Amino acid sequence: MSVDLAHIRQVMAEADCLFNHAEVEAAIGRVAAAINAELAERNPVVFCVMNGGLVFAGKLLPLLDFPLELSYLHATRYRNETRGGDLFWKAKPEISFIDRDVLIVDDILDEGHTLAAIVDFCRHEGASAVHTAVLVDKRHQRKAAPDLKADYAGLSCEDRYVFGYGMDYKGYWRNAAGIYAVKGL
Ligand SMILES: O=P(O)(O)OC[C@H]1O[C@H](OP(=O)(O)OP(=O)(O)O)[C@H](O)[C@@H]1O
Ligand SMILES: Nc1nc2[nH]cnc2c(=O)[nH]1
Repeated sequence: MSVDLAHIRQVMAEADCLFNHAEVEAAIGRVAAAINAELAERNPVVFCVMNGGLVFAGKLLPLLDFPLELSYLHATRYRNETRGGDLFWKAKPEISFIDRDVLIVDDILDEGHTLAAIVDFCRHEGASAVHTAVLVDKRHQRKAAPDLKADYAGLSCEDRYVFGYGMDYKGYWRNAAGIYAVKGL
């Protein structure tokens, strides 16, 4: 499917900036401070959830000041669309995390099906504890479970389709240096 770049540019031109660069960086700093305070002695395996978690993980990790191992996993249910479907595993973790603390790092907790499935998977595969960090938690009543929360959430955003800082609009604008909401979505 060919992409209409003029449309992609127009989406950015018309988007509402929910959090600017400085606000997102400050939020990442707060998340890092909380993780440093709580996980410094846990020797965790940190899993970046690709693709969306890439920018958050890349900004967060240098702010963590304790020993950890880094790996990635890739589970997706949006696949460049703005509505989620079934969870599809593109890459399961390769590094062993049996009897280890795991820290899952992702961009957004929306309905939470993705994070819940990843947490279940890590527990089932033998992690001793699973911690979760997201850059953004979206406010609405459609969570996969009513009490579904990340242990660490940088920002809370309104119920709109957002992009930037790793989050895409139709595969684009993961590079945007702020968090934006698509006009009309
Ligand atoms: O809380 P949920 O409603 O489950 O949605 C959150 C997930 O959706 C996005 O991933 P996506 O499937 O778009 O893949 P991507 O990371 O490659 O963009 C995002 O990165 C989260 O992993
Ligand atoms: N880019 C992006 N991905 C998502 N995955 C779940 N919700 C969202 C969202 O609002 N934006």
